[in-house]
Amino acid sequence: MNHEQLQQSMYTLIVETSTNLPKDVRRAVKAAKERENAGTRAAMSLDTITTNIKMADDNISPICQDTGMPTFKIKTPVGVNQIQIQKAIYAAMEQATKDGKLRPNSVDSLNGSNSGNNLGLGTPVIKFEQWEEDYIDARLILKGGGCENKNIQYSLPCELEGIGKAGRDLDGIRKCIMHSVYQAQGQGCSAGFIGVGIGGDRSSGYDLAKTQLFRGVDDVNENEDLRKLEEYVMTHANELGIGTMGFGGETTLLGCKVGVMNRLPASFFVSVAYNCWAYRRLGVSVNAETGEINEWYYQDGEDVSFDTAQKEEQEIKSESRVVTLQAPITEEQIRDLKVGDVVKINGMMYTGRDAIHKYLSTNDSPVDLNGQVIYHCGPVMLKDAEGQWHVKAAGPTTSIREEPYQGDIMKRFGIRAVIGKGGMGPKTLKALGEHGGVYLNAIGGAAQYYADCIKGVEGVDLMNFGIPEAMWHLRVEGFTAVVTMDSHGNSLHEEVDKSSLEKLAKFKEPVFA
Ligand SMILES: O=C(O)C[C@H](O)C(=O)O
Ligand code: SF4
Repeated sequence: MNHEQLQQSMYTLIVETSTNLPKDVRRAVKAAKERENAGTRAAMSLDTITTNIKMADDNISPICQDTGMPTFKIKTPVGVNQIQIQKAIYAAMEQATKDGKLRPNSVDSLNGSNSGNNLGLGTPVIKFEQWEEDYIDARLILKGGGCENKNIQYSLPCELEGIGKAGRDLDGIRKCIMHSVYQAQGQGCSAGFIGVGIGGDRSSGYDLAKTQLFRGVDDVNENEDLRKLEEYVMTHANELGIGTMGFGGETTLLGCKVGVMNRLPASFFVSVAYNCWAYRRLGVSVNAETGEINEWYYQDGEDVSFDTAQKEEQEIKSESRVVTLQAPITEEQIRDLKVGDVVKINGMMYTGRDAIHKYLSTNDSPVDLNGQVIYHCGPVMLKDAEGQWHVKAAGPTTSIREEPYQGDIMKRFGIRAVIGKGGMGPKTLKALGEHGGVYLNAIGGAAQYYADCIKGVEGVDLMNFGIPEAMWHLRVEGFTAVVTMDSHGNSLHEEVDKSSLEKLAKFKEPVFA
């Protein structure tokens, strides 16, 4: 096989997957958008999302800064050298990382060092299978860490919060799936897609769940029971009212695919793989002799091209109060903010995620954070020939991971605002009240949209933590986010969690008896 051509084909597959959302996913996002009422938070968030999808197309840049765990599923004709394909993928991964199409995402689990090129123990994941066709079928999913954290595995029978007892039957499975959507809230960047695996052991069950994510969104299950189950979940999960980013709204789930395999007599697992709206999976058929791409998968049917103009229209229709803030921010300005306000930030913000929060809990800050804004973000960055850094993608990361540290750090350093996604818990809410702080929710996955608000990179500290985890000093203009936790004890996340749990309880009665 032509090695160079094969490497080029794998590179194209990676870049397209990271930057160009497949047509079937776009259609699902478009349908969700049409269901929301203009001016609501959900509609505005979906506008940001569709604008972002279009920007990623135009810039050929990552849709979301978390380019995920690259997982390849490859079928090869008998006699094709799989080691050669693996080498081509490794080289293509390295090139795509260098070109800013992938974030360096492979981190040593013991010492935290980032390999810098997306290669390392266990990365990327490549699964080979042989088949009797004469071409190669190569599929890739880039599934981000935030939604991966919301995967869940149930061992039946069990007792589930809200929805009650789940037994070892189809109705028990139904309850687990409904619960899985509830427990994800907005933290996996809803509206999401779920792949469900029934049976297997703990690892093959999850693998089956992830394999379901390779099915097309419009695909209809051949198994009659599972088809009914998928339809049921699609209708009723959307009655939970979690909505886009957990802001409330009509659409919480964009797709549900269920697969089944045999199990051991003692085990009964239901495994759920949760994928964010930034559902980056594509596939190609490759000529086994030339290494060239023959055909793309998931790209049939109606094309959906989003435009960027509706964003401003939505903002005009919105009834939210819009407050412009220039960092550094005073306590008085923060205390004036209420849940539901839209904030536009100008000036500086500093990125800080997992490593920085742990570091700041026992060390001094490299910069004065008094009155400043911390952005939970691990960007994609590229350095030019002059040594200047450029932001290639910079959306928020899931904030709840910083819950153990956030309140103390805000108080100690005088931080007034944190921006992230998915909300934080009671400890942070209490600290916001005591100290005079605010939590701002940005739209998860909208990495191009936010990168566009960043007008300059003024510095960086703690680069030893690697690109996603370093503290980047960013100068922003018109960085827009919604107040979802304020200094008066209000949390939209707490409210939506409570109301969706009440709604979940309505699905307690048996359906598939
Ligand atoms: O790692 C990130 O940048 C984001 C992550 O995928 C998340 O959803 O929290
Ligand atoms: S930030 Fe959101 S959209 Fe991006 S990978 Fe994480 S869960 Fe997905």
